[in-house]
Amino acid sequence: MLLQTINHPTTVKEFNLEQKIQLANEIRTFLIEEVSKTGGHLGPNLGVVELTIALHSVFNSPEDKMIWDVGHQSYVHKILTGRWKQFSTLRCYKGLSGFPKCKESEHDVFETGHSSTSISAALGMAYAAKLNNESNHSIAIIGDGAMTGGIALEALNHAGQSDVNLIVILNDNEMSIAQNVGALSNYLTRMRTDPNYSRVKDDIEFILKKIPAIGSKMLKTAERIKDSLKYLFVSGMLFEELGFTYLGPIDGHNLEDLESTLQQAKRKKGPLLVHVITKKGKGYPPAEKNPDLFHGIGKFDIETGQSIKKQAPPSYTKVFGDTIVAIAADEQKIACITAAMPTGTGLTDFSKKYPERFFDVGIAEQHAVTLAAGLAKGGFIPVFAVYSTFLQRGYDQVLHDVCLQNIPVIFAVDRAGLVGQDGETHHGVFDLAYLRHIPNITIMMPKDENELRHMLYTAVQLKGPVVVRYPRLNGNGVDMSEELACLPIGRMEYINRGQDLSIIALGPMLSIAQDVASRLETRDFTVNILNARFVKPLDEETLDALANLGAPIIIIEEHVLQGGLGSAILEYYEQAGRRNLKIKRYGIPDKFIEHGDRLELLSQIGLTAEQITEEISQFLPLKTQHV
Ligand SMILES: Cc1ncc(C[n+]2csc(CCOP(=O)(O)OP(=O)(O)O)c2C)c(N)n1
Ligand SMILES: CC(=O)[C@@H](O)[C@H](O)COP(=O)(O)O
Ligand SMILES: [Mg+2]
Repeated sequence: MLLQTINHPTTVKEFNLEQKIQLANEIRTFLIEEVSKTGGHLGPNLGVVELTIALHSVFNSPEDKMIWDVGHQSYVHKILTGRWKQFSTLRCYKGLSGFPKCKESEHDVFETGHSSTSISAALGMAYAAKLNNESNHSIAIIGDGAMTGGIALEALNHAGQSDVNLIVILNDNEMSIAQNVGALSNYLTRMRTDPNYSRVKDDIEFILKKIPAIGSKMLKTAERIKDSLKYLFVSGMLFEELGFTYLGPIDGHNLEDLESTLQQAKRKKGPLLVHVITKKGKGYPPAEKNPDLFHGIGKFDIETGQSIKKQAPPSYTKVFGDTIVAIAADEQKIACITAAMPTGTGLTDFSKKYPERFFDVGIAEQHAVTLAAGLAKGGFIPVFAVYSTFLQRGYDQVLHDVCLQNIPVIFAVDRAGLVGQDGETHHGVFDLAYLRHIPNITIMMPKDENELRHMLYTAVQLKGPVVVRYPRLNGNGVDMSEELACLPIGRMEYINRGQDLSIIALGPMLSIAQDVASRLETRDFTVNILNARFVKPLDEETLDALANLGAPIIIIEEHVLQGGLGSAILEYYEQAGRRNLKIKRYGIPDKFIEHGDRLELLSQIGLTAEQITEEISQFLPLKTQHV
């Protein structure tokens, strides 16, 4: 196997074309086999096998800087930079990350995970190289989906006026996670398939073939005419007008074309864009047929392409999707928005039932928030469904365009908490800290999937900025048949009454709180257990009652400690002049949490019932002999 001889990117430079074609086949087989066992972003990586081989054939990593936008398609890059042996640990705790990680390899020169950052980073590196009088290249590999992200367009605008050695490889597979959307995507499609371009090209070739015995010189001239005609009719005029040299579109699975074009790009000065046409999932029919599903997939059966999933209660995402469809049946003003993630956020059904009230804005979270504000101003009740981590992109819009004007926008914040295998860039553990200090906002998190239904219904009635946040988890399998009802705003819920300790738990941490309480009850302690439910406004009446009880109070949340629910409660007690309270907060410490199984990660940061019980036992007065 050629693949197993690769411990450094220079190895691939020594292969001839036939060997590179063999290597591409080996890599595809390897990816399918490995990702079927670990899960991961198979489709995107199958689409960039030849592109990555060509890049490492023409350029010299790490001197030439390769920045992989989003980074979910960097598995082939990792294979070619000597990490193929680690693929059995892909996305496992302490194993290979599914995204570029500088600590993993010198060839991972910039960490990504959130979309559309590669051109900005590459441009910065290109300017640094110029100022350092270095001649290396900075190369951003960005997908057609990521190119719809505002920061990418900001970077194109800035780069276009520069004279630095920046190469942008536009990996165009017509897909974001779902089908790509927007005017830019339509423009790219025209460039791929423009009848003018292909007609003019055919006409020229037809004429040339008519003229007998054309010398190679004439043919080269004719080729140049054909290429210059392309710029007249089709071209990448958009990119050319922005100051880029545009090369393409070229077949992203043809190694010869790729290498010759990249050699041409390497020789040129100034900002340059190579438009590469690829197929997402290339070489594995189930992934080619279903690129959305195989964008990011769990373990699957290679023969059938079927996911290997255990039977489980519906996910919070599914319950959100079903509930918003049910509410929208009666409430005609509900409109739903996604930033290129209809499937991931559970909005597929809504988009089919109410297409006129559904908006996929591309990877454009900032725009999505202010679009929602505009829709609300027009009398609609917009619901922006977005992962916690990606809403970070729209912070100013939430504050400035929604809350300041107190506009009724609902934020369905999915993946709130540790997400597991995607790691640091995707854990949704910061949103309380960046949202709860904004005036006019309401923030709630359900204890289970049934309470999520009621929270969504409550949010629609609230007529203000509301965040309903929920985890990347399956529900608890609770009954969901009861009528939708409004929850009392700002009120916690007593799950259990006790005297010796009070535990306030947020979302899925309630099950941990109940486990802690049952462990302590074996030691004759009785425990108040509260489902926090609201992070803002706080339930001040209940907090006062807990303080008056005089028992220790612990708060458990799957969110950074700094700025989370526990912080809010401490702030309240300080403002209320409550002194000498015994309070202990449990949550995410002040560090980035790496990738791995969620339960493993919780254990690593002391967020298990056993660890919490042990620690708070020291807090509690001695009661019985065997404590
Ligand atoms: C800011 C942000 N929003 C959303 C996502 C989720 N996401 C990951 S990959 C992707 C689609 C990327 O499409 P494209 O750039 O075309 O790459 P492809 O998967 O087609 O290779 C999206 C929306 C993200 N990573 N970052
Ligand atoms: C690469 C990326 O950002 C998305 O594909 C993300 O990995 C999806 O996460 P979920 O698997 O939680 O939908
Ligand atoms: Mg794409």
